Amino acid sequence: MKSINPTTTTAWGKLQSLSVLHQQTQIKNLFNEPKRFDAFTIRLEDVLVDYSKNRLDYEIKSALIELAEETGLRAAIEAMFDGEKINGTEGRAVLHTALRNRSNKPMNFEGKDVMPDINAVLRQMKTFADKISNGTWSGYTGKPITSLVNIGIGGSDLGPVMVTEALKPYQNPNLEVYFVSNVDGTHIAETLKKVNPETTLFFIASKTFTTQETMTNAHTARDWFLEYAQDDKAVAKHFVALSTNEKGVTDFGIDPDNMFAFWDWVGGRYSLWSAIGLPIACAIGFDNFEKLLEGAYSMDIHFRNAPFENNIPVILALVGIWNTNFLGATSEAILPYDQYLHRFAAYFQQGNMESNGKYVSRSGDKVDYTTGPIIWGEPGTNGQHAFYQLIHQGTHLIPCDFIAPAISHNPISDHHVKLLSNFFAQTEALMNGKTLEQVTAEMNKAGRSEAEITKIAPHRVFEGNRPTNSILVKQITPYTLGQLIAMYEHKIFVQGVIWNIYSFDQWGVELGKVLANAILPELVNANKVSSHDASTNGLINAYKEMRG
Ligand SMILES: O=P(O)(O)OC[C@H]1O[C@@H](O)[C@@H](O)[C@@H](O)[C@@H]1O
Repeated sequence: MKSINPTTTTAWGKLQSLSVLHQQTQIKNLFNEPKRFDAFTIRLEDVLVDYSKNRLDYEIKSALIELAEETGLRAAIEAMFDGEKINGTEGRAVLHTALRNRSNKPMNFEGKDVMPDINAVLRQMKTFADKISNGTWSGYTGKPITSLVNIGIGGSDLGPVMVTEALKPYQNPNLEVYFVSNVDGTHIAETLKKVNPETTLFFIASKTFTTQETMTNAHTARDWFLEYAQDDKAVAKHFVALSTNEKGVTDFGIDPDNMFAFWDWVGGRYSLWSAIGLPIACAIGFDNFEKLLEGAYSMDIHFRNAPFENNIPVILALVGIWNTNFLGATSEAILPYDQYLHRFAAYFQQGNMESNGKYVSRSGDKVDYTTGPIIWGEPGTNGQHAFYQLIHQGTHLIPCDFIAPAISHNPISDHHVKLLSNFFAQTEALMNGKTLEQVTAEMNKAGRSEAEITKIAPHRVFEGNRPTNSILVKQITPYTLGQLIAMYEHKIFVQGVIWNIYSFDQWGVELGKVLANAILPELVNANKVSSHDASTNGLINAYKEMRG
């Protein structure tokens, strides 16, 4: 992929001038144009994306599209789908779209079609998931599996957790699913308390099969299991591996027959579509896992073919760039009005921040513009009673994505209309705000004194003009969830292309790992350390003193 500094494009200059020109623009006034809602929404099947409540108009939108063109987005999209090694610092292709290529048309990597290998693993996953679903995979004492424990971290954890939580209504009622990620012994200890070795299946999920946290937890799980089973051969019935590293898997003692492979062109944070999705397929059934893939595929087709002005991931990316680089936002909130999506923001925290949290451009220079924002969020309405205060009246501009399903999986009395009334009200309030005149009139009507009004009214004013996107989905199903995930994945990709950074490496997580490995041997004895800076030495020595 070419290295193009986005700030050198004509469009960037144009956008800068537009941002100055529009400093006073009020989103609510943009709605004087009656067609705005239709013009600034995009529908794909049962997904509707409304980006009309943003501080942008037609001119800004077309300048943003010019920016995408000038920074080579078209060629970059094709390069990704064509299996080019767009992950430049690791020399890897980025082909997670092949994992959900339901057309089965060839997709090539280094001149070879990857589909036969993908299909073979999918068949292996189906056979296995079916046995778990129908109870014919039995443990070492002949009982069916009832507990699934995924041991993995980062991309080998967050996707499977998020999706199994999001699709709980589809979960096999005979199965409990647990996720262990933290190297903190508490995580595995508390999980092992809940499961029975005779009926538990462990998925050791690690692309590299070398990750410290995962390997430590995996060994602890195996030791625990063998204490009961007392037979190494029993491991084959209770441990499977999801990995690209066959040697690592065999060395650990897992039979290669129980290994589900994937490839280094699948990035960890884009891997839930691969063998890493096996716990999902077991929990919700393989048919539903396939629907998840189909949903993602539909978004892939849309992303590859729709014109930029009507392309959901492209538009969301461009709106994000407008907010970040021209309006000064430094974070974005993802706010799902669906309790089942309670890990969605956490999932895209990794997706986004590990992909686009970079200050070095594709040509190796330090960028002089803002790149990936801080991503955070919690489900509505919980967030409303926690941090929305700052979104409404704080000093930061925080663009928000509001996500909601029209139909709930739990249509109990009036819960869902209440939930959705909040979903609609929040974006309206963030846009319209409330003026001093309105507040004063309200307080007058309520019979408050002049003195009170003077004192309190300013605190009750909302500036408004806070940008939001609303993403309304008919229902959260495996298919629509697949669409939503792929939508954000491609948004991240587009932003990385425009910001001229490498979105598919993650060197930033390495340094801490290396230093932890250096410190580990220093912690196992009582000797005072002096090899670090004064703070680190002081902390380590204080720890040793406390530990006694
Ligand atoms: O799947 P493994 O190899 O265990 O990696 C797990 C995670 O490790 C972290 O350091 C990051 O690099 C993540 O992208 C990755 O998902």
